[in-house]
Amino acid sequence: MHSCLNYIDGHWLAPASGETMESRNPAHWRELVATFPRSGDIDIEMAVTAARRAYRTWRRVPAPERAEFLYRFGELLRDRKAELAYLMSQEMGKPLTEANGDVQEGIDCAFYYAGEGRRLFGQTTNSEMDNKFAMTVRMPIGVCGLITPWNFPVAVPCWKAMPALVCGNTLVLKPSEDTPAVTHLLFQVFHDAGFPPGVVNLVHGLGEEAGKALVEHRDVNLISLTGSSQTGAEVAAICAKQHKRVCLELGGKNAQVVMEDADLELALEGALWGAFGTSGQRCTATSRLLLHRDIKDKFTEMLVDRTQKLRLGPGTDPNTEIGPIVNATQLNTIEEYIEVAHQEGAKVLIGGNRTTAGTLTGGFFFEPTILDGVMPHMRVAREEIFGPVVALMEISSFEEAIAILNDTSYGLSSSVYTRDVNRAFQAMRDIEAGITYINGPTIGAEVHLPFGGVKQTGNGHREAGTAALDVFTEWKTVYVDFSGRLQRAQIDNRGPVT
Ligand SMILES: NC(=O)C1=CN([C@@H]2O[C@H](COP(=O)(O)OP(=O)(O)OC[C@H]3O[C@@H](n4cnc5c(N)ncnc54)[C@H](OP(=O)(O)O)[C@@H]3O)[C@@H](O)[C@H]2O)C=CC1
Ligand SMILES: O=C(O)CCC(=O)C(=O)O
Repeated sequence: MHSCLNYIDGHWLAPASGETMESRNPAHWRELVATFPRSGDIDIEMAVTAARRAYRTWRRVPAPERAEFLYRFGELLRDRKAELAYLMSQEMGKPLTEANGDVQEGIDCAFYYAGEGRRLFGQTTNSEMDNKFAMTVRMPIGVCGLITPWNFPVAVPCWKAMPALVCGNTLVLKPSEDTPAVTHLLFQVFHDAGFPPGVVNLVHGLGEEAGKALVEHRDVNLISLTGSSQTGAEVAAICAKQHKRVCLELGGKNAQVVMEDADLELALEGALWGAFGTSGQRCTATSRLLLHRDIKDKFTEMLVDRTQKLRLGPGTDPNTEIGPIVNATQLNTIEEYIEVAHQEGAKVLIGGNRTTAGTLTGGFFFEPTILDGVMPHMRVAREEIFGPVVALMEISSFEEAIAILNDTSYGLSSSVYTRDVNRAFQAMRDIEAGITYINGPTIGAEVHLPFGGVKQTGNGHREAGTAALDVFTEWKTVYVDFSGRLQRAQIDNRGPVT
């Protein structure tokens, strides 16, 4: 059992309230994994004050030197990969292979953004005037509040923290209440990497308490949140009142299209892991499968057959393919959506129930579920379920597939399986989503490319890749006049050199 603490100004601290909460194993609910602080305004105040103080010096540390901390962090994370992955499986349920992948994303992210320490390119351009240089430089934003979910408890904090730090910001992280132990261990790695006190701070607690206090704090310059649409809307409203920069990543209703000319075996593997990997608890999960009528029956049969062979179990069991659902609330939500599907007239081809069979007793397990006869207007075709549930929809043409795929308020990930190169490029052009895969599943983002979506998936920002640098920096335009006189065009604002 782990006793988690806040990490503020380089010290491990209990919360001001003295209250703690519990984190339990979703595969064996009786098993206590950790206790963690129930923090509030006072803890957030301390963390933000420490981050503000540290910012004064951290912003002046040369970026290549800041990068050295990230390299060290990446190396230490690699050393502790197995330990972190096991704890992740235990605390939020994802199978070990996936948990290892989650930690690996954090490592990749650390090395990738460490490299940025020697780039962080600005621009130089010509001035309108003689004897004058013009350039742009990236400046840090200040104190960043990072609010993260439970489904990628190492990768997502690293996606946010690594670019924030290399750009010269300091940070306060409020992790999900479902993954405090993993986050505590992640911050031990930050501590061991030797970041100066106050540069990285961790405050555990509830979203409505510690999370809200962080968002509302006047000395926090930026909020980056990954979570639900509802939380995103609440957070954005508070930030708007304070003119605070906010970067939101809020999920999706992602579709995979399988055309009649597709390699069906390949499309099957994509659909299976896109829909049921991480028990469907990914913002990029495949929740709609748009199947061409010529292959629908055959593909459905193949999918049902493969789905019923999936091995459910605790994430920590190396034989497990599908782990538990993260918590009871999430399990209830999934169950409610199955009820909605029944009411709307969809047909459950396989799954549709909680399961406690055999070793699954005492855990939050839900059977991988395939819904057929789903129509575009149904709630199960429109709302994010965040569980192992996929809706099958029939399409008659490529144009119809794109129209249905786009008929959603979200726009994160998308996928098309076809052998027709023209259709592939058409898909790339016409799909309204931040990410499009051709002949690959809707999951599997890489850290050096932008991640995020259009419409209600976010608010126009991207994580990962060089795009994240635009979130965590402001542009400063610098003019250097070495003419030694006031040039006329400067005051006339008329441009050409006189
Ligand atoms: N885009 C994605 O990857 C994710 C999407 N989701 C979607 O959200 C649904 C619910 O999951 P859930 O974990 O409850 O998601 P939330 O949006 O509630 O949680 C995400 C993070 O925000 C925090 N939070 C919650 N409310 C506030 C608030 N008012 N102010 C500041 N921070 C807040 C949470 O804290 P706390 O830990 O206390 O809840 C958590 O750290 C899922 O079913 C799924 O649809 C969820 C996770 C990831
Ligand atoms: O699978 C992916 O592409 C990344 C998913 C992810 O980061 C998420 O669901 O939050």
